Amino acid sequence: MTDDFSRRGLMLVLSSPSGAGKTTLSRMLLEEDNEITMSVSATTRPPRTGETHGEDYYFVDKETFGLMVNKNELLEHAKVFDNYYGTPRGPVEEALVAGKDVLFDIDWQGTQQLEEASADDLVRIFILPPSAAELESRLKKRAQDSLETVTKRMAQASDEISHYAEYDYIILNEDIAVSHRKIMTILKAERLKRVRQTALSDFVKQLRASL
Ligand SMILES: Nc1ncnc2c1ncn2[C@@H]1O[C@H](COP(=O)(O)OP(=O)(O)OP(=O)(O)O)[C@@H](O)[C@H]1O
Ligand SMILES: Nc1nc2c(ncn2[C@@H]2O[C@H](COP(=O)(O)O)[C@@H](O)[C@H]2O)c(=O)[nH]1
Repeated sequence: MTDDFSRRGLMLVLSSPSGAGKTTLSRMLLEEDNEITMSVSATTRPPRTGETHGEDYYFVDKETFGLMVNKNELLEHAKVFDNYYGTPRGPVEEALVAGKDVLFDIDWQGTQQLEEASADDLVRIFILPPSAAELESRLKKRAQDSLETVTKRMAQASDEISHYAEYDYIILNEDIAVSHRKIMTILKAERLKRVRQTALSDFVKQLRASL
């Protein structure tokens, strides 16, 4: 027998204003932990330099995105900064049933939709930047978006942050290594929650019967 009961996978959501560090923290988490898999979203946004179709996103046109919505292929979807983004349903459902956790880099609108559909499986983390100046500096240093896009994303940051209280955990992302350790701690503790241990009640029944 192993130390752990078999369990259903959980859905770990990271949200933040653009540039606070979700993508960076997601990559660190995926590198360290092989029980969690990334949900690859579909988007109508054009790829950034270095982004790969099927790895970073499924880059699709508006018509294809609309078809995915109509066929109910998306678990959640939203318009963010003038583009459409959504989570393909199939891979998430397969992973959860197989006891694998799924990591989501999605905004507050998508998180609300996941909460409505699957609250018991959901663990929500909101990432805060240390300051407005640092957030702007990170967006500019990433050097992937035009100044106009950076300005637009900064203008939306306050709105995104206004949803922080809808999340279970808040991480102030000052030192990236410290933030990463905190997320690992949350993930490990959440995996141990009683409600996720699918084999627990049978085990306890047998244990009690043998006493
Ligand atoms: N704690 C940190 N200290 C310094 N730089 C950081 C920190 N966290 C992230 N960064 C840097 O900030 C930039 C933006 O980070 P990242 O792309 O991870 O943000 P994001 O929240 O995923 O943004 P978006 O929502 O636009 O995808 C990157 O260049 C990243 O290396
Ligand atoms: N509701 C959803 N939001 C998503 C999804 N995939 C990404 N996002 C969010 O969009 C913004 C912008 O992302 P970027 O890659 O263009 O910088 C960011 O807040 C992401 O979290 C999704 O499937 N659903």
